[in-house]
Amino acid sequence: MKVLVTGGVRSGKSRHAELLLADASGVTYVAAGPVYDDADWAARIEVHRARRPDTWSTEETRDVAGVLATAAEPVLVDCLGTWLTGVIDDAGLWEAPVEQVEAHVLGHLDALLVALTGTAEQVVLVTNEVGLGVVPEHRSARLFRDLLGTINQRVAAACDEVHLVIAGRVLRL
Ligand SMILES: Nc1nc2c(ncn2[C@@H]2O[C@H](COP(=O)(O)OP(=O)(O)OP(=O)(O)O)[C@@H](O)[C@H]2O)c(=O)[nH]1
Repeated sequence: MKVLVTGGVRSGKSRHAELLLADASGVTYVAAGPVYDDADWAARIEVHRARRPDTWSTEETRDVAGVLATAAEPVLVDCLGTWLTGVIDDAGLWEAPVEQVEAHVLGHLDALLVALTGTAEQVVLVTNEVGLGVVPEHRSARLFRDLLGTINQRVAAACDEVHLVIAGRVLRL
């Protein structure tokens, strides 16, 4: 079973994703985003780490495709939004032409989708629901939300279920 969990900031989506795998004896938790050198971010991460069972292992990596390709237990990917940020950061592409960024990101997405459809393991992926407000002033924000929308549609198409979390409530789409 493959599930995409989407929702806004602090909607409870990560917690819901974790609960979906609560019965698994071991889980590989993939923290796919950049590591920021700031105290607030460190405190957020610590909350997540403290609530994960001891039987879960953590992989801080952008290589979600690689983890899925070799997975021998259920995998939780948290989250595709920070993964996208990291993929663009790593390639230094925030100022590049849109077509170039898109081609780069979609190449990484294709690899992720091949691995996702290829694994027999249970996979839960967390993403962010963005873009419900006004068009952002900054180019990077517009780029991010456009690309994340595309990523969400494609990953959703490769999943068995999509769950939208709002205010801690779960809507199965
Ligand atoms: N590097 C790293 N990141 C982690 C780890 N555990 C969790 N994270 C990241 O923490 C982020 C989630 O942070 P939160 O601020 O709680 O998310 P939120 O959107 O406010 O809240 P929810 O809706 O509950 O998910 C995700 O991007 C995770 O990848 C870890 O062990 N290492």
